[in-house]
Amino acid sequence: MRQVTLLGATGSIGDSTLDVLARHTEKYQVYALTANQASEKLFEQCQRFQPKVAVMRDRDAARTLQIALKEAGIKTEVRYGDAALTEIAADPQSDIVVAAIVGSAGLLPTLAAAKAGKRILLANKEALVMSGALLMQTVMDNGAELLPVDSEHNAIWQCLPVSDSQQYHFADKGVRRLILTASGGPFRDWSAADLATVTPEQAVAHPNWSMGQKISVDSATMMNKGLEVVEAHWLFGLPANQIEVVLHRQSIIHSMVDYLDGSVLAQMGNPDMRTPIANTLAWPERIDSGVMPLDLISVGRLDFKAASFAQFPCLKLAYQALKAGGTSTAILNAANEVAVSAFLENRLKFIDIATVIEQTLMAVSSQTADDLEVILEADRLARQQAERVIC
Ligand SMILES: NC(=O)C1=CN([C@@H]2O[C@H](COP(=O)(O)OP(=O)(O)OC[C@H]3O[C@@H](n4cnc5c(N)ncnc54)[C@H](OP(=O)(O)O)[C@@H]3O)[C@@H](O)[C@H]2O)C=CC1
Ligand SMILES: CC(=O)[C@@H](O)[C@H](O)COP(=O)(O)O
Ligand SMILES: [Mn+2]
Repeated sequence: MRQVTLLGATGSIGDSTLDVLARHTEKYQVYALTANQASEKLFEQCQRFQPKVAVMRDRDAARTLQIALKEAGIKTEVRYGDAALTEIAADPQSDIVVAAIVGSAGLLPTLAAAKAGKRILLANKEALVMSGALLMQTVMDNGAELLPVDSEHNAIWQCLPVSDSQQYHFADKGVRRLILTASGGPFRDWSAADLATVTPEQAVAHPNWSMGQKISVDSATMMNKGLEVVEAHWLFGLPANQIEVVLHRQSIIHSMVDYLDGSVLAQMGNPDMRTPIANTLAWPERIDSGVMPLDLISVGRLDFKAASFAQFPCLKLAYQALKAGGTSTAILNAANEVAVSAFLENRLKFIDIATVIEQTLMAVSSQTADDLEVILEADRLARQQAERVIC
């Protein structure tokens, strides 16, 4: 029985992961569940999955959860705080850690899981964007496995000649380029004039995927694809000029690998995160995910279109940051997180998200990024600067 710790259990990836785990109770046991402050939802999950430990980042939420569990006679031990999140990620009693906290808050727990040599199912792309070199080195030094849950990276991983789960360099494996598909988000057909009045509600309404708020806004600006270009660089060891993005509105092809001999391998499926979650959970085996078989006849057609930097300036900024190297991508990530929060709180216009990120990148200087303290300082300075730009 493999013991699973699910970081970010109350989110969209958390829900999908628990759905897959519930289908395979003979193989997997939930060891720990974590959340930020959604105590009610975590309580329901504890009731159903009876984990040994539940961790809430928020102290009051942890107290509420503890009382509810006691009243219900559930023996789950409750812990709280950032240190407890990092500790549970490294707990020797778990084998698999699902990294599904959103944003930079996922970095330290993911690094801790890597240090502890876990199988990490990585959804938290921001951890790699902030600290790609450090995280990959930590994974390799400690015999951890970093398996991509992000649908594009999981697709690429399935199309690469992977013979063990600790391969992260494909530059010399006959690969010409990686082709990441992008839906283009809810505004892919909107005019520049219409974008000026976009509301948070419109921005989080993704046409193909049901996801958390932050990643949904990232999809709408296509910063999500930009973060994914950086993520692909670190996961697969290819430079920016061998990682391309193509618009594919149906989200049926999740990404492709173009080989030197002209073969292009694609992974397809219904847009449902239970597929990559089941794939990484069971790798190298295959298990049922609950996802319906793909009905190509009803899909009917697959469209492709070039992704324009003019239409999606955030994508351009991400490529620039990757090429600049060092802490540039940590600065990009922090500025994006601040700008997206401000947009969701109606403090910033949708079209100004890219401007905030660009101005932050210009103002905060990039440093060599092989040290955690340097990365965290870049993150702090970038947040400060981005808030200044917004005010
Ligand atoms: N959703 C998807 O389909 C996909 C998501 N991803 C990536 O997976 C990650 C999670 O995304 P998603 O599930 O959509 O996000 P959600 O917003 O739905 O869920 C986020 C989870 O993280 C927890 N959380 C938030 N802030 C903190 C914090 N400061 N400390 C600890 N826990 C925190 C939340 O707890 P609480 O509920 O208490 O706030 C919740 O459990 C992101 O990095 C995203 O980019 C990648 C590919 C697809
Ligand atoms: C499901 C997933 O992996 C998301 O990252 C998804 O890719 C978002 O879709 P787009 O960013 O292509 O709109
Ligand atoms: Mn993705």
